[in-house]
Amino acid sequence: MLVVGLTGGIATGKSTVSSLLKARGYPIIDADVLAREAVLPGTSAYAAIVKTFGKEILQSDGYLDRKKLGAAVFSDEGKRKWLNGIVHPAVRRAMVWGVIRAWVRGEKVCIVDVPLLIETGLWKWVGKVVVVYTSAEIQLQRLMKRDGSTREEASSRLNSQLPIAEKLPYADHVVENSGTLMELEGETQLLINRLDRDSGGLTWLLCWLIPPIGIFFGLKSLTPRWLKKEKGRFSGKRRGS
Ligand SMILES: CC(C)(COP(=O)(O)OP(=O)(O)OC[C@H]1O[C@@H](n2cnc3c(N)ncnc32)[C@H](O)[C@@H]1O)[C@@H](O)C(=O)NCCC(=O)NCCS
Ligand SMILES: Nc1ncnc2c1ncn2[C@@H]1O[C@H](COP(=O)(O)OP(=O)(O)OP(=O)(O)O)[C@@H](O)[C@H]1O
Repeated sequence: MLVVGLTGGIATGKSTVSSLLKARGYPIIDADVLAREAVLPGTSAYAAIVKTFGKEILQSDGYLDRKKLGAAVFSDEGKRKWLNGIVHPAVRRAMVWGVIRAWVRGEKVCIVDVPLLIETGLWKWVGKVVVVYTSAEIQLQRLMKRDGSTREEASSRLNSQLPIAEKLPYADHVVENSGTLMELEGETQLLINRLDRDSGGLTWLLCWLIPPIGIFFGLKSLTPRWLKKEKGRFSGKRRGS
């Protein structure tokens, strides 16, 4: 099974692309959804967050006030890193189980939609990296429009990620999304054609039926990534800001 890491920057269009892929039958594992499940009431992450931020971080129904938590962590790198340390291990575990389930079902391709694929180093663990790209200015405009946020709020979220242009060197495939939604559909079709080619004829069936062959091909495709040097360290701040 080919595991494809779908990434990009905030509001570059990952969810739009993953919805188009889902409509074409591809299984999608969405890290944002897993991150929301990881902090539901009753989880250890929820308890840790309430302990650190106090009950003021809760809505009246007991769920986390995500807007408040977002405002706190996207304006403070230390708090954001702390939250990442609490939530990311749970997301990674859930993602691994999701991939295993897709493999057991005999899927040929499994898409993992992870906004922070490059920043967290998870790009080294997927067969192909797909970056959904748009210019930083369009990204900011779409983010402000979607979330109804000010330029300052949108910039603080954007600045907590590696600049989108710096994600491009990691990409095996780029989905350009600076045009219309119709053009994005065309780009997604091109991606599907490439993924069909990448997932390699009947090899996947052999890999599925005979797991040692699957492990061999898995290691063969991942080893070059493990040996690859990081393309510049991410400091958590947009360069030049
Ligand atoms: C801070 C929180 C509560 C804000 O929630 P909110 O509903 O407003 O945003 P949502 O979760 O839908 O995320 C929207 C987008 O923000 C960006 N984003 C989210 N968390 C982070 C982060 N820690 N660092 C950088 N960008 C982030 C991603 O592009 C994501 O797609 C939430 O984002 C969170 O718990 N973040 C930590 C977990 C995380 O890193 N999630 C990203 C996927 S693993
Ligand atoms: N080509 C496009 N033209 C106009 N609007 C678009 C286009 N592509 C996406 N959008 C809009 O831009 C916003 C961001 O897109 P989307 O939610 O898919 O991004 P995302 O990368 O998944 O964001 P996040 O990182 O927050 O999950 C949405 O409101 C979406 O409808």
